[in-house]
Amino acid sequence: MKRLSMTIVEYMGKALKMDEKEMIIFEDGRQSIRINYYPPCPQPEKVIGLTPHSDASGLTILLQLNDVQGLQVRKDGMWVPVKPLPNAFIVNIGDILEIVTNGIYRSIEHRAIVNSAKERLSIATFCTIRHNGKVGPAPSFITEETPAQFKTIGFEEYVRNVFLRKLDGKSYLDAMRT
Ligand SMILES: O=C(O)CCC(=O)C(=O)O
Ligand SMILES: [Fe+2]
Repeated sequence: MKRLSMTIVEYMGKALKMDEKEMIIFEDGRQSIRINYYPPCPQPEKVIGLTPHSDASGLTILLQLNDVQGLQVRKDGMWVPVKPLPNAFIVNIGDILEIVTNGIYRSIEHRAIVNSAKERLSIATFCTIRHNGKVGPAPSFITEETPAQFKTIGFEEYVRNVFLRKLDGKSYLDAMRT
């Protein structure tokens, strides 16, 4: 997973002509995992599986374990279902990538709903940066026309703040704005 996420991030950085030295923060990045279990609910419209949020990670690699749909992404203000494909990962952009690229790659807001008859399982791998790195816009993306949109803080402080907050849309990213 680490190698896969690093490869994807490298290509994304190259596409933006990001300075290679600035990519070092992603090498040996911290990883965490969340296993989500959504039991069936006879009245699914009355509950929510996972409230709307963007991931605090750099990249999230998500595996939907069984063929039950539940993940939705917010596109142009609408919730769009993401169909589970067998043996396929879903790769989501998280807040760290939005911050590092100074808003060029946008993190995706998403949520999970539950099914009336079937349980659902997913595994999310969150790939972040090295523990002593800084979360902030990379100098490659700061110019006179595009000043820094986000603050720069140490990764450990960034993570501490994540755990102090509720999952609430893209509110943490907004709190990081300058
Ligand atoms: O269950 C899903 O498909 C979404 C999981 C998710 O967004 C998360 O764990 O952050
Ligand atoms: Fe998520």
